[in-house]
Amino acid sequence: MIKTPTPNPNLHVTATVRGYFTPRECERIIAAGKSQMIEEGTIMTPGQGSNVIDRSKRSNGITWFKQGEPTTKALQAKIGRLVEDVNKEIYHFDLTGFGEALQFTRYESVGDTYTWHQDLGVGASSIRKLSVVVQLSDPATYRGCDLQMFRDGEPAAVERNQGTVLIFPSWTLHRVTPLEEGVRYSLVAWISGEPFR
Ligand SMILES: O=C(O)CCC(=O)C(=O)O
Ligand SMILES: [Fe+2]
Repeated sequence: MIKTPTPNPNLHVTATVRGYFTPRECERIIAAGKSQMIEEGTIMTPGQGSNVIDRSKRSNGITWFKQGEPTTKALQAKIGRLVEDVNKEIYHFDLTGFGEALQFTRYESVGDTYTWHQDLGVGASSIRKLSVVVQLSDPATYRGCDLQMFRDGEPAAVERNQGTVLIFPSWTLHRVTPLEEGVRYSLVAWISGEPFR
């Protein structure tokens, strides 16, 4: 039997939802993140899958809103509703939900950055299907630190407004350019599913 697959024209799309979180909600999330111990972000070494600190590739601070905690549950409920709608309309991925904790991210020293990478990888990151970034900071409070997607061979910057949510397939190459001034915070979530096949 021959079955013809249905093409999906949206697999390169970064969905942008402006003002999904209010400035007040963003400031609350920032306060919650700042009240926790913030550690150095790590990267996976190719082939090994172990986490190492390499400040030339990733220089930022992170803390986790752990699975099962009230703050996490509330954020996951709100983000989950949005992702469900966006997935239905745009990606049509088979998703199982939030497979991991939420990452609170801080870029606070000049030069803090996260160079080109994919969120989809080996091991635990092989079940990531959609990546979600919430712009927590008022763009007037920092310079640089632009979240960019690799599109048609070029970096394409995304919306910086406070409370904007960006959703993209976790295979998408993206980066955060070096911080020039101020502090930028982001919230990152990954929506999991059975690995792509
Ligand atoms: O801070 C951001 O906007 C994105 C961070 C990121 O790409 C990641 O943690 O994987
Ligand atoms: Fe990322």
